[in-house]
This record gives sequence, C-alpha cells and structure tokens, in this order.
Amino acid sequence: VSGSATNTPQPADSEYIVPVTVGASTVNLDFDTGSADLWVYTSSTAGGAGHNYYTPSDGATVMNGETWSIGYGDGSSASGNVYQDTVVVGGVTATAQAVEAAQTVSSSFSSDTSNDGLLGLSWSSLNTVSPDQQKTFYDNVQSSLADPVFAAILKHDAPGSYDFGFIDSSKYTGNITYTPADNSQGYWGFTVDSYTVGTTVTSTALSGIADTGTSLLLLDDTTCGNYYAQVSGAINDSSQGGWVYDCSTSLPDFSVSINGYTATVPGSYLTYDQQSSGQCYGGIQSSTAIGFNIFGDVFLKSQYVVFDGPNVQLGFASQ
Ligand SMILES: O=C(NNC1=NCCC1)c1ccc(Br)cc1
Repeated sequence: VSGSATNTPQPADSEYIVPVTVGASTVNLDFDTGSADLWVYTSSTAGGAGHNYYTPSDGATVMNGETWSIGYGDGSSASGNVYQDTVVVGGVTATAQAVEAAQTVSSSFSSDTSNDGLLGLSWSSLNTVSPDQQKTFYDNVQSSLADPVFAAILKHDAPGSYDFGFIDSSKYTGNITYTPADNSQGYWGFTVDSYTVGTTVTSTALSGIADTGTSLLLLDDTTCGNYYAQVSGAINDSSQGGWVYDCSTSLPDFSVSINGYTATVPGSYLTYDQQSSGQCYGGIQSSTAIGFNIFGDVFLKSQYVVFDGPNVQLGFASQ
C-alpha cells in the first residue's frame, strides 16, 4: 500500500497539521519526527475546549494498565491512558495502533487549537507508553508499504504532504541525496559536512536531527553568530527570546552541504515572525541549551525529505 496526506502550515509555518482518522473521529494532528507518541484529546481532556477529540471505534480496546507521559523540547507536556484502535493516514491503515488519550495537556497545547494532538514519527524507542512501549504509526504500517519509507514535503505558506510508501519525483527537482541516519538517540539524526552563509563557506561539520515538530532551525551559538554577522543590525536579545533584527533587513541564504548536495534555505524563509517591537525574530536561533542542532520546519520546508527506516538513512532533494 501507499498513500499521501495533505499537511497545512499554521501561521508563520509554526507547525504543519494533517487530518487523520483515529477510531471513529477525524482529528488534526501535528506530525512530529522528533517524538514517538500518537496522542489525541478526548472528550474529558482538561484544556480540551476548542479541540476535536478522539472517540474510540466499536472495535477499540483499552490497553489495561498502560499509561503515557511526555515532555517536549519546548517545555510542553501531556499524559494519559492508552487505547488500541484503527488509524488511517492518507488511506494507509494501522489496524492496531496505540492511541494515547490525553487526560492532561500543558497550556501551550490547550491554547493551540490548531492541533488536536501529535503523531510521532521518530524511532519507536522514544515512545513513552509504560510498562509496554508501543510502536509509531510508521513502524506499524512499514511492512505493508510498497516502499517502506515516508517523505515529508513541507512548504512555505502552502499545503504540502506526508507520503507513505512511495517516492514522488514530481515533488522535487534533481536527485535525492541519501546520508546515513543516526538513530542512537531515537531521533532522525544526520551530519552536514559544511555550511554557507550567503557566499561564505565554513568547513565545519554540524550534527543534528530532522524534526518536523520543531518550528525553527536551531544551531549552535558559533554558527548562529556567523549567520547573524551577515544581517546588519541583528542583535541577540534574551528579552525578545533570541536573535532579532529590523524587518526591512534582507537576509542571506543559509545552505548546508550533505554528501556533495547543497541544501539551501532561501533568506526569504529565514524570518520567523514580526515582534510587537517592529523587530523581526529570526528563523535561525540558538540550540546551545539543547546540546545538538535541530533542523526544524524552517529548514525542512525547503527540502523533499525521505525517512528510510529499513536502510536507516535520510534522503534530501530540493523542492
Ligand atoms: O520536542 C521535540 N520535537 N517535537 C516537538 N516539539 C514541540 C512539540 C513537538 C524535540 C525533539 C528533540 C529535541 Br533535541 C528537542 C525537541
């Protein structure tokens, strides 16, 4: 089997939402290659006002004694209990998917009515269900896929897709360049050989993760400093949350070299949003507090990205 589900960017391309059939409901989920839990609101979730919620299908079963509790890199969190139910994404069906019902969600989730939960697409080793760890949607359907891969096609301010089971050459230009993935921490980790700001090449390797659930491109302080050195008047202002600059400033492109392939994020994609101060908040911000780099939506939305579990590799091509 194979299938494609449309994703829709929320304002500032902050997250990409996909309609998913979960049990007897259709809910809008944030697909997240940086985590491995599929969780949804229920009719009783505290903070559930304004969200669609999960209703178990007739064939659903409660996974007795199983609970989940997750914390995300941005400090948000959720927890609850677990059902086994049918989940359909773009026509691809997982018949015995662990559906994690939220009893509690943190305020950043309850206030974000654009999503009704998350669908994790990292490696299943990050799944938080206890005492019996559960598999991601991708792991559950992988053996049924014509080609056991999925692709993320995120776009700037336009609908894209998550494709399961096929590579679509109409969705990228040139060739796909593959590079080994590091799944040792449960993420889709990879290394770039060098980076370029405008036309200035820095031959330093960067390691990080491909994370559709993180909005920004988070890079170490040295790399951030080298980027914003080419943005006249940019300052790193902790009171505004990081690097800001006058919105009239033009931004240089940011490129990385992966196995000979140059992945370019155009400068026009590198402003995240306008602050109340009239300053603009950059799409590139510091990862130093996290300890490794996060190639989030700001980066991914310039690329066609293949996530290949069986070969433990990532593929990149320009959109
Ligand atoms: O949580 C992470 N990614 N997904 C999401 N963020 C917010 C909601 C979903 C995340 C993953 C790895 C690292 Br390192 C830092 C952050």
